[in-house]
Amino acid sequence: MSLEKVCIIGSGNWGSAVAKLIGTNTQRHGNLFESSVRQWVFEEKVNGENLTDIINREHENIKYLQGIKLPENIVAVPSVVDACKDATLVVFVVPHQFVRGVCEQMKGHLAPNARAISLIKGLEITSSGTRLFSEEIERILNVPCAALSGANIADEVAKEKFCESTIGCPNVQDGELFYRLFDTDYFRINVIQDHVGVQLCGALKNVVAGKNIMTLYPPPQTQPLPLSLSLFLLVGAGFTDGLGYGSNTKAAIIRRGLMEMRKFGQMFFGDMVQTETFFESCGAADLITTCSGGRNRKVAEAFVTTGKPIDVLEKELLNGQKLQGTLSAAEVHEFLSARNMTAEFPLFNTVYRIVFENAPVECIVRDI
Ligand SMILES: NC(=O)C1=CN([C@@H]2O[C@H](COP(=O)(O)OP(=O)(O)OC[C@H]3O[C@@H](n4cnc5c(N)ncnc54)[C@H](O)[C@@H]3O)[C@@H](O)[C@H]2O)C=CC1
Ligand SMILES: O=C(CO)COP(=O)(O)O
Repeated sequence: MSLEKVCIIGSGNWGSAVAKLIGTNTQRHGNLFESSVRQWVFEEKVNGENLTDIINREHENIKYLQGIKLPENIVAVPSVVDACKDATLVVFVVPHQFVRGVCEQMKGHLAPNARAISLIKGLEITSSGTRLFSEEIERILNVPCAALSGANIADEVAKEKFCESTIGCPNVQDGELFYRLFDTDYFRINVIQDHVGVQLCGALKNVVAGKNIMTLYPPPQTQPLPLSLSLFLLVGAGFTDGLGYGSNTKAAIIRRGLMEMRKFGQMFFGDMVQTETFFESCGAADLITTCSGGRNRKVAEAFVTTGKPIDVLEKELLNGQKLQGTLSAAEVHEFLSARNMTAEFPLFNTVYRIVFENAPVECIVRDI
């Protein structure tokens, strides 16, 4: 049996934490995987030097995951084509707004039997409906694509603090292989077959995209409007933190948010999503951790306490990391209002009004 050749597409905060897991496991399971793992790094200068050169010399991504050593079998590669050439297992972990452009460059370069897994938290909403990133990857690259999502704040995973995660993979054999690629004693994987539910959960707690994001990263004209739903809940939790409310209030936001997530799944995905999936790490657990410690929550809290715009705070607080949310509140609102459904999602709607219509932040508890 030939060994699987793994490549990682992405090298941000989560991409780097995941590189540590994968680098360790490809060495641990030498009967399954080639040890050397290529990681595509979006090249940039850090202290006047190429980030890829720093990673390959220091074995540390000093910009996106400072202080964590990466296994030496992780090789940073600045060209996405070189990184993915002949790969048989491809791990996608880029901010959602870059997926399409990156996939287009990878076309024709993977091994014929390649399989992919998406760690991206986001969702596209097109004029004709919703699309998962696994579907987008399958559509462009013609490879089957599973999904991994969970209560996984990258810095904590990188420091080896115990957590769980969920892999959704319809093919049982591939699910077993991905389990071997990610599972460790501090990062415990549960594999289920509902890859739709796994991605929907990750997307719905982390809202992104739409017109503003499209202005920053315009897609080719023929491509659908990317519009992922997720950050609302985190923004809501960040607002209540900014107001100085307590744990009870946040729990109420989380509960209401979970209800709206389930409702969205039922309305737009129907039987494709299993209710049990919301009780996996990718569901309620991810909602809880991100509403406690995520970047979106942090920026939303600062939005209340400083009064500064979200995009300014993203630059000031995140050092190049991307919020998978904020700006799309308007487009999510647009999507729901086009269907006369905003009243059915009161939490989503209230967050929109606070961010874009200057409604008082207190509405987050008064109007839901
Ligand atoms: N950070 C976290 O704790 C977690 C993140 N995720 C998800 O993982 C995905 C990736 O996020 P992170 O690794 O955290 O990224 P990040 O937000 O930390 O970093 C941004 C990344 O985008 C790259 N980039 C900047 N401009 C680019 C361009 N024009 N084209 C391509 N890449 C560009 C940067 O080089 C950097 O690698 C997201 O969907 C996120 O929701 C999932 C679980 C945990
Ligand atoms: O998805 C995450 C944890 O599971 C990270 O969320 P943030 O992007 O808000 O940091």
